[in-house]
Amino acid sequence: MLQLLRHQLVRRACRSSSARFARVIPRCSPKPAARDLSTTVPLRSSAFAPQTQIFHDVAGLRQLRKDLLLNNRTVGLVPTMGALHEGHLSLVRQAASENTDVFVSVYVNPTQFGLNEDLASYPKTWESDMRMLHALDRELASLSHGRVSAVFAPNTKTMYPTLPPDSSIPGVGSFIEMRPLGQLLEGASRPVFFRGVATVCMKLFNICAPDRVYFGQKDIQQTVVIRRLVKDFHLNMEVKIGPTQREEDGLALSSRNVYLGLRRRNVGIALNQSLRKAEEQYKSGKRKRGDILWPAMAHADRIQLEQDSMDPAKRARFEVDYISLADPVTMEELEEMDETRGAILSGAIKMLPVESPRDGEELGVGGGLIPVRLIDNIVLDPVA
Ligand SMILES: Nc1ncnc2c1ncn2[C@@H]1O[C@H](COP(=O)(O)OP(=O)(O)OP(=O)(O)O)[C@@H](O)[C@H]1O
Ligand SMILES: CC(C)(CO)[C@@H](O)C(=O)[O-]
Ligand code: BAL
Repeated sequence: MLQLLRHQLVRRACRSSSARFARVIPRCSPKPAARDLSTTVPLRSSAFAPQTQIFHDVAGLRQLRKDLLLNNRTVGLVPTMGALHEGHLSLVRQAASENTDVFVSVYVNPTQFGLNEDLASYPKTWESDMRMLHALDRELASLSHGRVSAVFAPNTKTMYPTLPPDSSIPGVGSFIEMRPLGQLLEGASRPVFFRGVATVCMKLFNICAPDRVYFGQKDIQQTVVIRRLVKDFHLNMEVKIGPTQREEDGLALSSRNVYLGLRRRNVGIALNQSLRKAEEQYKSGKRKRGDILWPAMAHADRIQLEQDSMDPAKRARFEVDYISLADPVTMEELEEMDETRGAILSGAIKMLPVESPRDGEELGVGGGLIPVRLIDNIVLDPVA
């Protein structure tokens, strides 16, 4: 019904505004326009011409969104915190294959960082982010896919018009929360995290009005929270999840990996190895929590002990926060799996600061002093 209304709105709008938008892939206007009155929609005279417009404020982006809607084009939104890598780009590619236009938001959202977390040191790589998006946009042009039409990079005054944004647990401000979903697992260790994520995503969705939103499976609980947000607040958009992009040995790509340095990076793979051991149990027919999780716990314990007993100049110590077998919709822990429903295996470890750095050792951004939280997961698909 909504789709029908939307269609009618677009068709009505197209009839009355074809001249204005005729230079923008004019799907509903066969005649070339006499004049281009649009100030926001880029020319598409050459498919290879740079397309991406950068917005720091809401009004310009909203105008572009309106213009696109009136031209019957679709928008896929990829929310990010910048420091882009192949994981982000894979989501943009997916969005471009399913929409005519892709919006990428770049905003390090303060309300999802606890007061003692790494907000201040979160990597900021604006120039290289833009270079990557421009290069990807050129690649998309040659594939005749959708293009990266907009990068939305607001400041905090724009995102939180009633300042200041509060990251304390009592939290003064306007927030969205999912309970208990947002308090489990990542939420137990980062108590304001999902409140901040749900709140900023609601703002981004309201500003961008996307047809589809794209999130990575790497942050699996976040995808569950977003699905819940869209369902419970009747948001008119589809949630799409892209697969986790990994290094060759299985380490999930993550913006925070730049802090690891070689020593911690090589040990950090223990999390993925542990989860894969649990997955093997599921594949071999095990359905009880203990049977599935014990080899994962045992593997993580073994690597931890190995590291603890090594020379401080060589080791990379870590703490296991959790290894979980949870329901795919509620994220509540399972004692036994219902194989028709599937489950989510997930885990988090904290890589501790590097001890006794050696001369010339590659320690990563921050000189090995910043603790790094690594998360990963494997979806156990339902058995048909
Ligand atoms: N390896 C990956 N594969 C697929 N998607 C990813 C990957 N890493 C991040 N994403 C997705 O990109 C989007 C933006 O994530 P974000 O900017 O926080 O990057 P990040 O690498 O997850 O950073 P962080 O170090 O904070 O975890 C999220 O939907 C996230 O799930
Ligand atoms: C979804 C998000 C951009 C919200 O700030 C962030 O949590 C992230 O990058 O995954
Ligand atoms: N990738 C999720 C954002 C965060 O960890 O803060």
